[in-house]
Amino acid sequence: MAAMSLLRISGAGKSFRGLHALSDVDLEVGEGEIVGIIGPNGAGKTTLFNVVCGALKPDTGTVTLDGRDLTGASPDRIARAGMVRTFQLMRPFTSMTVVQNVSLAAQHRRMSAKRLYEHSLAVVERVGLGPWAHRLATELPTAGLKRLELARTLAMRPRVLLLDEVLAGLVPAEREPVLDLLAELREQDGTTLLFIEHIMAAVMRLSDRVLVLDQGRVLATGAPEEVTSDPRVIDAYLGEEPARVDS
Ligand SMILES: Nc1ncnc2c1ncn2[C@@H]1O[C@H](COP(=O)(O)OP(=O)(O)OP(=O)(O)O)[C@@H](O)[C@H]1O
Repeated sequence: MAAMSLLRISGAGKSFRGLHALSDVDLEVGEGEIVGIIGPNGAGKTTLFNVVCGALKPDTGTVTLDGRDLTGASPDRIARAGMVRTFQLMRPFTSMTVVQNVSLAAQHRRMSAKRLYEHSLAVVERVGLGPWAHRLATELPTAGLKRLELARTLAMRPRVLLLDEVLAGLVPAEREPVLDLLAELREQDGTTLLFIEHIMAAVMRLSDRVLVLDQGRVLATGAPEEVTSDPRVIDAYLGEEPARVDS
C-alpha cells in the first residue's frame, strides 16, 4: 500500500486466563477505507475493537492512528484522537430526549450550549431521527436505538468509526437506510469505517476489504469476492451456514 495508513494495528494480542482471544493481528487501514470484519462466534472481533478503542489494553502489539501511538490509552483519549466505537446493546439515558442523549456524547467538543444543541440536532436529523428528537430515548424502537447509537458516535465527528453489528435486530427494510448512511459518511465526510457484521450481503456491499478472524488470528484479508471464495474462509465460517451469503 503506497499511501500511509491512517490506522495501523500491529501484532495485537490479548489473552483471557490462557485463552488467546487475539493473537498477532496486523491490520492497516487507509483514510476513507471501509473494512468489514467477519468470523465465527468467539473469533476475537469484539476483542479487536476493544483493543483498538482502549476498552482493553493489549498484551502485545501496538495501535497507532495517523502515526500517533495510542496503545493502551483510555477510551476517552482515543475518542478525542478521532476513533470511536458503537455498542451493540446501547442503553440511553432514560430521562433524556434523543437530542439530549446525543448532546451528552458531543459535550467534550467544547462548544457553546447553543452550538452543541444545533450540532446534536443536525446529527439526529442526519441519522433519520428528526421526528424523534424531542421524545424520550426510551420510547425508541430497536431500529431507533441503533440509529441513536450511531448518532452518539457521529456527534464526536470520528475519523475512524468502529461499528459493532449495527444491523443486528433490524429487518431488511430497516437495514437499507443505515447502509446508505454509512456509505454517505465515507463519501461526504471521508470517514474511515471498520464494521463487524454477520449479514454477508451488507459485508459484500459496503466493504472495500474484508478481514476474517478465526480463533483470534487473521485467517484471510482481501477484496470481498476474494475472501468469500477462499476455501479456508468457507470452511471456518461461511460453510456452516451458506444461507448467510444471501441473507
Ligand atoms: N472479558 C473477557 N473475559 C474472558 N474471556 C473473554 C472476554 N472477552 C472475550 N473473551 C473470550 O475471548 C474470545 C473472543 O471473544 P470476542 O467477543 O472477541 O469474539 P467475537 O468474534 O466478537 O464473537 P461474537 O461474534 O460472538 O461476538 C471468546 O472465547 C470469548 O469468550
